[in-house]
Amino acid sequence: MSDQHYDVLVIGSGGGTKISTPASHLGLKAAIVEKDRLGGTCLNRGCIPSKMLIHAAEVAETISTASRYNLRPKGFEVDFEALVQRVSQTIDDESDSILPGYRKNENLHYYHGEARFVGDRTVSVRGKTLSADKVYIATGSRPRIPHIPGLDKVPFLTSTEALRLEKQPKKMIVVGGGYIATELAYYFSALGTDISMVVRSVLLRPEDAQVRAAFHKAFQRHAKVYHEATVDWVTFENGVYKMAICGEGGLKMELEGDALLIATGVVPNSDNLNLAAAGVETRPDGFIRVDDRLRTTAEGVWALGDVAGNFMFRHSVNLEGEYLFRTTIAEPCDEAIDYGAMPHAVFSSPQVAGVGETEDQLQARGADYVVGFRNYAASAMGMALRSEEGFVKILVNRADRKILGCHIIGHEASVLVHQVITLMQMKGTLDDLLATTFIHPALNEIVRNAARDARAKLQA
Ligand SMILES: Cc1cc2nc3c(=O)[nH]c(=O)nc-3n(C[C@H](O)[C@H](O)[C@H](O)COP(=O)(O)OP(=O)(O)OC[C@H]3O[C@@H](n4cnc5c(N)ncnc54)[C@H](O)[C@@H]3O)c2cc1C
Ligand SMILES: NC(=O)c1ccc[n+]([C@@H]2O[C@H](COP(=O)([O-])OP(=O)(O)OC[C@H]3O[C@@H](n4cnc5c(N)ncnc54)[C@H](O)[C@@H]3O)[C@@H](O)[C@H]2O)c1
Repeated sequence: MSDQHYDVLVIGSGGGTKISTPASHLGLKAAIVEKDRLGGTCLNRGCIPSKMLIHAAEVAETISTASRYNLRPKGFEVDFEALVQRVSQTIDDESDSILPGYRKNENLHYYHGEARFVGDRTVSVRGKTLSADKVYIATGSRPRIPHIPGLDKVPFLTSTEALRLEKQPKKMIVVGGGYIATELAYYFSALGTDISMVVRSVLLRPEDAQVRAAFHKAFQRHAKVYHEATVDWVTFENGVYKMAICGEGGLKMELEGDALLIATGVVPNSDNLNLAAAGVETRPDGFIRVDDRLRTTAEGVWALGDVAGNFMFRHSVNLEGEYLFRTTIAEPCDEAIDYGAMPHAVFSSPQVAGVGETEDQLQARGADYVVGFRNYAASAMGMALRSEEGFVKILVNRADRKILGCHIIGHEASVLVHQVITLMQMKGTLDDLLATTFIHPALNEIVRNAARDARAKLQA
């Protein structure tokens, strides 16, 4: 017997709220359980604080590079503590503003505490037993801590602590070469921290090879990067971290710093749920096993977002939440999820953004395609920006001229890629892109110019 029965129960207040709130607005009795601050990772320790801090880095980089535009600013001082306090306060205020909204909604009950399954579609939260007709698990993920000798004895940072660090480190060692490592290394470096990065393979490994190579070259201005490197051990004494690494070609080196950031991926928050009690199975890597309708192995239980591991973005969990709300609550139907053209962006410097397949993937599957390519510098706005590394690359299927992928590195790449996302979502062709009038001399002209290059190659 449960203490309270609901129509809908959601565990996790990140993307899970895409289900609980609209369900309550339909008049259903809904419950949301959250063990931490309301708003999940994106608001409290992810996308939002990181991008607020990175914007300060962008402003600093603009000032530092002003001489390229014949300007001579008289330098700047960083009030690091005030910056981090402002961002943290804004985030905390946003999170605190969620509960009063819930309190006004009589169909939505909020439970603060950790949910653990005690039976089919039944959880226990701080001694209360809650059951529901439909249960949605959206418990996210947390930083993965690699096995490095000595790491368990030193006070390292993950992204969670790094985003709240109020004293700027002088010299930081960053382990990892993915999204968090490249975004946060840029943030600290642009504000004056000296960065050493220990990267197991190469920076941004899943990107298109050409983008990856350009990023690697450009990123040298922010960090000393040791790629193909492994960590042998780490120590911390008198405020100094010492890390022994084995770099490319087996070269042994010792790094030093006053801060250590570990950014080596995430693990799913599936181990704190007692999933076995509900018949919910996980994959060998710990992510909850779901099918193409995000159904778990237990009847009436779905999983979405990071804990399901299909994609690990706020925009992807939003899509999943909206899909589940529609297909399981608002307009029940048997329809597989369509992720469409799932894009991504790395908010580092230079920015990187992409959608669809990379050229490496096309080559691996033997696709017949052409590459449309244009450097930023060869377009009007790129000239104004004096872009050295920026380019747009469009991959087009030769037979039907459909866009297979688009990969961009450079100023506002995350914005530029959107017109190609829309086109791919609408299953448009290169000709649709070429038939579009672009505002001159907006940065987007580079996308059009890459498309023209693809057309020329198709004609050749
Ligand atoms: C530093 C950083 C920067 C990022 N930047 C971006 C970005 O720019 N763009 C982007 O798209 N993505 C970004 N991400 C990724 C994005 O934040 C996540 O993919 C997204 O937030 C996942 O949402 P979710 O709903 O699956 O999980 P979460 O938002 O993590 O929500 C899960 C919630 O469940 C709670 N919970 C866990 N277990 C239980 C339990 N047993 N009982 C009750 N509650 C529980 C947790 O406390 C948490 O609040 C970033 C991530 C990080 C760490
Ligand atoms: N802009 C964005 O959308 C954004 C920004 C930040 C984070 N995120 C999300 O957050 C998640 C976590 O980010 P992340 O950067 O930690 O993960 P990631 O998967 O992007 O990168 C992990 C990095 O750690 C390295 N690594 C893994 N194990 C290692 C080990 N044992 N030793 C050394 N290096 C090791 C990998 O080679 C890789 O470079 C990502 O899945 C991403 O989707 C997204």
